[in-house]
Amino acid sequence: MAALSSAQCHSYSSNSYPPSSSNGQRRSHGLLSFSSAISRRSPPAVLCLQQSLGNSRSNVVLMQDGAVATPVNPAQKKEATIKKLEDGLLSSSGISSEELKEAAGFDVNENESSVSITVVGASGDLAKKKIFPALFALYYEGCLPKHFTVFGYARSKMTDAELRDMVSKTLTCRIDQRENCGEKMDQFLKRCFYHSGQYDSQEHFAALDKKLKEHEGGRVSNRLFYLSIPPNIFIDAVKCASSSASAASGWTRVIVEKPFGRDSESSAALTKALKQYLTEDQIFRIDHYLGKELVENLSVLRFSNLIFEPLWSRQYIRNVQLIFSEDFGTEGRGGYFDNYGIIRDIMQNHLLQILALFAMETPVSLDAEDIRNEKVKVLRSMRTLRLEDVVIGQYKSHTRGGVTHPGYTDDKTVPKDSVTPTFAAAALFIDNARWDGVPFLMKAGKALHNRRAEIRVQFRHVPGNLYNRNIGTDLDQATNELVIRVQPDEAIYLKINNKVPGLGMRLDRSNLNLLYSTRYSKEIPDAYERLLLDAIEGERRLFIRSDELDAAWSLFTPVLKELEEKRTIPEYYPYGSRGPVGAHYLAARYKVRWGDLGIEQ
Ligand SMILES: NC(=O)C1=CN([C@@H]2O[C@H](COP(=O)(O)OP(=O)(O)OC[C@H]3O[C@@H](n4cnc5c(N)ncnc54)[C@H](OP(=O)(O)O)[C@@H]3O)[C@@H](O)[C@H]2O)C=CC1
Ligand SMILES: O=C1O[C@H](COP(=O)(O)O)[C@@H](O)[C@H](O)[C@H]1O
Repeated sequence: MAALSSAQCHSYSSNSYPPSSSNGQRRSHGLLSFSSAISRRSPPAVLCLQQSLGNSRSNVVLMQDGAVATPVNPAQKKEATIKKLEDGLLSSSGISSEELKEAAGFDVNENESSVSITVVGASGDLAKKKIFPALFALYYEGCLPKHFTVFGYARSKMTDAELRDMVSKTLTCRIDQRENCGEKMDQFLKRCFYHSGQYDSQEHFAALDKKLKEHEGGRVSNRLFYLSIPPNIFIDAVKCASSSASAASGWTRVIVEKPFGRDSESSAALTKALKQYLTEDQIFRIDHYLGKELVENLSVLRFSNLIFEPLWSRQYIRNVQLIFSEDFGTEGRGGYFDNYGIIRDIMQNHLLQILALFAMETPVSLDAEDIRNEKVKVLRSMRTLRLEDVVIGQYKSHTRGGVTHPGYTDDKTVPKDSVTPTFAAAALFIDNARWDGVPFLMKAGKALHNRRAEIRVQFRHVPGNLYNRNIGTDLDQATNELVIRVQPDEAIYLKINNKVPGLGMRLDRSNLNLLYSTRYSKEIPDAYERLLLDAIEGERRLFIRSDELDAAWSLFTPVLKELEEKRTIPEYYPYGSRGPVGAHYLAARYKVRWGDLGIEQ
């Protein structure tokens, strides 16, 4: 939802560290925090500051050709603005220059603070695959603060050199082909260290604390812990990290990975346990789908284009579809997956978060709490999911072109008689004035025919359409559909009816197409980069608040329990297929046809 394009970052924190690059390009956060900090101050100051900043909540500039750009050097621009304000206004407002700079994201003690990032579970899959590469990409882009250190923490015995070796071998990321990548990587690796310890040992975390202090060198220390460990050891690790390795002077934040429990009760218990050691503000519950470019763009699309928002309701929208598919199975993660299943793994979090962003009312501002308040409201307006509105499936072995793909239960870590769903489709409803009666259909599955995540918005028929005769009998096929393809090949396209050029009157379906790879030359950052940076900056918009989590679980918990109590047998579908036909019957019950059936560009 940050209004800024994914510009080069060269960011600095809203309250912790200085611009890390002299060119000073940065994300909009500083100014978002700036304006929110300012808006808590006296009205005249707000007015003057907002005017001098172009009355904008971000440093976005809309160019004449429609492109969005940041000012050439926002840091210098901001310095100049502050200078003007100092000259003209501060003496009368009572705001000190230091306060103003701090609110604007400048670190008043710029050489005094440091950020230590500890990846707890550094030997694991997620750390190697996502966290270290994202940290390196942030470093490469100049987004990490001047004084930063990365620590890996896990039980495995490793030296610093071994950690660096492990990290460098797995540092495959979007930066690989860029200029000076090797040099930057060497510099980055010099800032990476390792500490071996148990997750439940105060003593081992105290030893980590000692090492962190050495690296912090007496500066104000800010500490970020990323819990990349199985959920059963979250609390032990949080307890030890918070009591033995919290920052003495700066902030301490903890990123918690999903799963956040497996139902309402266990999630509430996890929240309660976390809050014994941390305040809600310190907890950053990550849902990496919120860090995806097109998910972040959803609000921009909706709230900054006049043509969409007026259509965003039951009056014009017939149904909304949230579709996730992967063309591979649970390979390697069967043990985890069997305890959760696809509804918990994808629907209750990733797809529901997208739904909430899609359907929420306009927030008061782009501040994290305003956005999260709206998301909670929409989640709480939703009808609890009923068993009859759910279809579940499980993939079975399939041989194609001489290659045999294993079934879900062929995985050695999965019980042979497992009925855990690897596919689910569900119909959800929001009982509020905007969305009354509009089906929100979700579909998520593993081992399907393709890998894709998309949002499809099917609009109503044109009443009394003059061209009905030219359209044919299938009116559904002729209605407008807006597709937001989250991945791969990020795109936004709108299906319209169009006259086929020629002397006759024949209509076809064509796309108004915004394909990111042709429109933007910049590569899209990985979701983990955005989210890590946000956590470092203390920006919470893209993290899940505990009341959001409660509301999300209460929608799914009853049906999950029922499925498990009844041991409902899933519909089996071949590996690599389009999934169970039951999904089509479910959609048909609500007069919906899945939009992803045809061959699409
Ligand atoms: N991998 C992924 O793609 C995704 C993972 N997640 C979540 O992120 C977190 C980390 O995932 P991932 O890296 O796959 O997890 P791993 O299973 O790889 O575990 C991470 C590390 O935790 C330690 N560990 C593993 N099992 C235990 C155990 N039973 N007791 C104590 N320590 C253990 C191991 O380190 P050591 O033995 O060295 O201590 C391991 O390297 C999990 O919460 C997962 O649900 C979320 C989304 C995607
Ligand atoms: O959270 C999860 O997400 C991944 C899919 O993430 P993506 O960014 O690659 O689309 C999924 O494979 C995994 O099962 C789930 O736990």
